[in-house]
Amino acid sequence: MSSGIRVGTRGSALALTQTTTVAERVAELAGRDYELVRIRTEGDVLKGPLSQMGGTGVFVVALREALLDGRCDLAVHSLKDLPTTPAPGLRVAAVPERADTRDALCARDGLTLATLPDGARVGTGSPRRAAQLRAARPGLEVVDIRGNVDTRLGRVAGAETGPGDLDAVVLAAAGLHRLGRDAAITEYIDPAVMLPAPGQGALAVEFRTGDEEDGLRAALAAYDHAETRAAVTAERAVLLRLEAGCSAPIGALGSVQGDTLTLEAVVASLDGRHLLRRSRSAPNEGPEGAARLGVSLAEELLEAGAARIAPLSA
Ligand SMILES: NCc1[nH]cc(CCC(=O)O)c1CC(=O)O
Repeated sequence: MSSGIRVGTRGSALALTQTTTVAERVAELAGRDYELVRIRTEGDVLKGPLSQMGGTGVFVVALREALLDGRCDLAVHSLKDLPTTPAPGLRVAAVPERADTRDALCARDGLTLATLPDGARVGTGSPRRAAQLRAARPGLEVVDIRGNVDTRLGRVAGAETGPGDLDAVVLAAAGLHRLGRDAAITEYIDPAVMLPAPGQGALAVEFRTGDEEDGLRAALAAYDHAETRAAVTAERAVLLRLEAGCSAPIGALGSVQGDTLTLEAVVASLDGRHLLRRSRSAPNEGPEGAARLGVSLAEELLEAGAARIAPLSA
């Protein structure tokens, strides 16, 4: 199998299912075999709150190194974990069609945001989710958690394995779907209540810029999904213009309807008492126009005081 495409991946169950899906499709488009190359990243090894870990890209750096030094030909990332600063020598060659963008509440006894009692303990490690949860339901107790998806689900009371010490957790619907854990979802949280992280539900396939290997380039170009690319480019441009870190309490969601790209974004105070939320639309004219839309929305947020209410560089 010397002609197999070597596809770099993290070793978590979620990363492996995502990467397998991408690898199968790219291999099919390129008419080649593939093999997975597992890479351990800093985010997989270190313990402790993710929001206090060494800045952006804890899940990404080791994968990018493996790609740059030739241990793999492609790397697959969750787009929301990919820093907005591009890596020299690499580019995102394909953004496949996106899955569900929403956050999902996984609660005991079928409870929802509306029916969880005051004082209920809800786990998340994300300042963005914590702030929007507090804004929607000031009476909830938000508990900082981390770990892989199964570890987090095990914290919910009544779970088959795990301590069950929480009333609910919030996770990305896309990850739960990919892992076949839909049954744990008790509510798909309306984006009007909780805007997802920029890039949530989307994947990114990174590739070396110098590679002139035609079959693979053409396969990746064919795999790229234009509407998803436009939406996530706009979302990520908000982060870039706000100079926001990966733990800043910022949500953004782009969507294409007909010829129009609409972008919504929120900047929140950590305590959830201030939510600055704005939306803008523009004709969908590809990635450059999408980036401009994101920048203009970010500037509107800055003018409205974004830097005063939220720790943007977190
Ligand atoms: N930060 C971890 C991470 N990165 C991507 C996903 C889920 C899949 C996705 O959003 O594409 C998750 C888990 C979660 O947020 O629940």
